[in-house]
Amino acid sequence: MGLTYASYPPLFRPLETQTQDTFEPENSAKQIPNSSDPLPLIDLQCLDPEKLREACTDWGIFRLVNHGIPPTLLEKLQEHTRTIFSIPFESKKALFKSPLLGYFWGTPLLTQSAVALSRGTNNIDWVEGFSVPLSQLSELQPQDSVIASFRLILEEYKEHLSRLATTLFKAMAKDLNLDLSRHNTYLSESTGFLRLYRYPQCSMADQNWGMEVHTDSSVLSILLQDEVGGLEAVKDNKWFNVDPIPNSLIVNIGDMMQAMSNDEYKSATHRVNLNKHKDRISICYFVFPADAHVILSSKYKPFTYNDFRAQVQEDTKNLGFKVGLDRFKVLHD
Ligand SMILES: O=C(O)CCC(=O)C(=O)O
Ligand SMILES: [Fe+2]
Repeated sequence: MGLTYASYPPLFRPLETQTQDTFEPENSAKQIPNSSDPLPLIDLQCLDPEKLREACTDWGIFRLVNHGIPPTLLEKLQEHTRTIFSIPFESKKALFKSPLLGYFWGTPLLTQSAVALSRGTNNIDWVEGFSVPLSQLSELQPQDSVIASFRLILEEYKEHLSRLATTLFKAMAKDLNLDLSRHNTYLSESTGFLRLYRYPQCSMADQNWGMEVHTDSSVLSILLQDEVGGLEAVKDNKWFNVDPIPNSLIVNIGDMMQAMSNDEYKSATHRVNLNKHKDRISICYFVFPADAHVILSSKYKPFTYNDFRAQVQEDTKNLGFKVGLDRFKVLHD
């Protein structure tokens, strides 16, 4: 086998008895969408409020172009991310022990816990990743030169992400008549964090998910994906592929934004499919309301993001999945 799998978490390495060509499940439970990508396109340089509104209300997910991030920075970021993931598994675990750069594999919500893994290999998310809280980047004093240069790239990327999230949020808040003087509490840049993912190639791609169906808990999520593809989203109860297009970003409306908009905007339902022959890299930014910000909505009881997160953690522990906004819904009779 020409490829070395030493950098994969052991669970994701191919079984000795199984070669990539012989395993073909007869009945694939998965319905893979094959539609071409119909995603709305939002041009940040000439932001059209009507188009943005339609993208947020009808889709909850859109493609962002003319975002002002230099293509060279996006390339460097992806290249470094690939380099970091290619470090042998044991060294990678050792290198990223710091709580600032939490390394995980399997279901991200449950991190490395045995609970996630004991569900069996068919049920875990086929992904490894790092979480990077962006407000603490400067505290990271890496001894390792790979991480030192990575930090510099992240510092630069972070500035762009703050700009994009703020610009988009202000346009959305205007559309929704939210009090713009409070926009820093609706969306607090200091809460922003990155998840860097690698979805290892998977010979049983038909039976596993890179990430199972979910909505993001954020206000907004901004995704950079490589050329492999695999992200899928729902519109009108139908799945479609979110095709990789160089130099574009994908923006998701998250649960917090849906609540703030009284359900006018949709938190996008999405998932990640796997590739049999290629690893996939994605770099996802999530941003939340300020800790003390109480979300007041006609559809939900007042709650803070901390209340929401605690409920998600409890449900995930007890039920094995996130219930999400339904937990906070005002029930009308
Ligand atoms: O990897 C991706 O493209 C999406 C990841 C994702 O949906 C998430 O982290 O919430
Ligand atoms: Fe997501």
